[in-house]
Amino acid sequence: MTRPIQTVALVGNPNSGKSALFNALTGARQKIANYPGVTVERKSGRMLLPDGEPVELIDLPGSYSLDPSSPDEEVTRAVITGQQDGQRQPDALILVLDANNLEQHLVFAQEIIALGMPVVVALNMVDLAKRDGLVLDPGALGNALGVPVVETVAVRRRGLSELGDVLGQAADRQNTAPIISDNLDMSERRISARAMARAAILSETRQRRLHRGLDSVLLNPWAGPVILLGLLFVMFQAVFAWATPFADALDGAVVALSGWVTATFPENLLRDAVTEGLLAGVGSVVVFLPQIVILFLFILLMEASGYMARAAFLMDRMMAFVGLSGRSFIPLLSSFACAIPGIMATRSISDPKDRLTTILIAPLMTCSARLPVYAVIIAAFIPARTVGGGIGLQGLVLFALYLAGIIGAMLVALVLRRSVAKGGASGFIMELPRYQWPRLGDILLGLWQRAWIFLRRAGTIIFSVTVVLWLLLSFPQAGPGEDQVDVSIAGRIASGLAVVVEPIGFNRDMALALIPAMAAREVAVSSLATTYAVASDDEDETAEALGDRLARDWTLPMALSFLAWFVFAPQCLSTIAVARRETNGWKWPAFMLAYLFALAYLAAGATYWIAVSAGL
Ligand SMILES: Nc1nc2c(ncn2[C@@H]2O[C@H](COP(=O)(O)OP(=O)(O)OP(=O)(O)O)[C@@H](O)[C@H]2O)c(=O)[nH]1
Ligand SMILES: [Mg+2]
Repeated sequence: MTRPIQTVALVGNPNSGKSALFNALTGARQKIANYPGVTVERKSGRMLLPDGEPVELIDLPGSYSLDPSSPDEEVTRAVITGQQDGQRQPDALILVLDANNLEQHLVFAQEIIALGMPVVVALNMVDLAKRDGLVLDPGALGNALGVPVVETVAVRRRGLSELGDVLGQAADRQNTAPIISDNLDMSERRISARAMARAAILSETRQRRLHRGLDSVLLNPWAGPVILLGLLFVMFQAVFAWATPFADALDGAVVALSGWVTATFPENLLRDAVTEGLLAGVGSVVVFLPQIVILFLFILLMEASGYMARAAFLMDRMMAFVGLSGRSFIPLLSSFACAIPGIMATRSISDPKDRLTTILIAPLMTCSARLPVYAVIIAAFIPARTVGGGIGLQGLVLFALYLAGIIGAMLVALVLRRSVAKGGASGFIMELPRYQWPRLGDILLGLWQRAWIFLRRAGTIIFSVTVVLWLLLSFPQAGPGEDQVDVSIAGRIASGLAVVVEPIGFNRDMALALIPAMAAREVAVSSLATTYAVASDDEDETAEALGDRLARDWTLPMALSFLAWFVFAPQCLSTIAVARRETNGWKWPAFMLAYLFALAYLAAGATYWIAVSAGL
């Protein structure tokens, strides 16, 4: 017994063109846009079959599977299975597939066809496929799926009458069993989707093949993460290997300038302010410009080429493991430049607990302001030699420091998601952008912007904090036989603080660097440089490069402990202020400060004592 078709629903992955087809078939004006998730509720309209019979057509939100992970997917499932209150189950389905993403869309398609309802496939966007040199065989696809396949171009109203024809005949197939089995699991469906897509694709251009091949390697669950890790590894090697000649040259220039100022101008307070505050202090930070530029060169290249979105895709699983969604990836990634834009970017996370967790761990991502601190200590204490066949030891240590921050963040997230921000992971699927060659102009512009941000910070906040510190270090002036730093205001404050940080291996000079570093991370470097310049007895020592001075005065365990501190210690005050604004109160920023200080203290202490007992 066949009954006439009265209700038909449009189903398919997001962004496949369902609403565009709905509009074309019914004359409605549903919103369509080129991103997934435009339609979020059921909409119905009237269309006419070729024999003049009217049917009700339902436009549904896009879905990736019948196992819904969001409220809009829930709607789709309820309508298709006839569980929606007061609504009939549709008699037939129009399954809309994007011809350009066949393999991806065939996964959900199999689930729909296996339901056993009459299905007609609209192979949509064939215009774009043709433009990109993709030749498809709708007949082969129809055979593989066991349902009729019609090529359509929804936005040009092409293929609509053929679609109407096969829909009119769909009633005859109401009782035929589907040829697709309904007891496949997700990965089995993926495998057969790939086989079906291969069989339906007659030819494609070299470029499309190349891009697909790239994805199958870069997104491979085993090879993908290894390649990502390798890429990051190369990046940190380059930060040292490529930057060293430039950094040395800048360093030499600052030392020469300082020598010239000392030789040219009479000894007075202003000259000291210039040599000890401006040149030794701010200069010690500016020399890290090459490192910053190289770091961002890599980041910009990964973003522009389309790789960064794939990295997010790879990270999704790891994020899910600690109870975060892949949506946190972009905010966390932005935090590598600076936690402030990172915390602001969490606004795109809908789940409040998810968002809170992301805000709380954002400061553990190594912001670019910490790079000068890491770099100065590494350059002074880690020999510039290679280990294990050509791997630069300095780059390796830098890589480890970044990794320590990431692992720390994941562990903290794991704890938070089980305690104060309880909740489960939510699903995340994102459309991957196409690969492309980065444009040189864009990259240069991006580098210039990052360099300018860095230099502006050096000229404003780092400069002012260093000058204030220099004043506090220079007054009151020491009498004969007294040490200038000992008698200075800053020195006295630092001596008080040193009692607290002595157990983790810090000396007074290191303690002194911690307070101004709360204004901006880089100030840790400039304040050390200024402290040593003020403390030095003669002019040669004032102009001495900071690294040489550190290597002379600190032990290796002290240096490692200092590094560990900066991996975990709370970031600058502006970060705390932004966290307050975004969480509407002091409660969470206070929590953030407390847990980060505790973590930093423990990590630095553990590092120090392990290093000491290992005899380093
Ligand atoms: N070139 C071309 N573009 C199309 C075609 N069909 C749809 N589009 C475009 O594809 C985009 C997505 O179309 P929608 O109709 O919003 O897709 P949807 O399946 O309803 O998406 P969701 O509501 O998010 O599930 C829009 O920008 C359309 O203009 C087509 O056949 N050819
Ligand atoms: Mg839609």
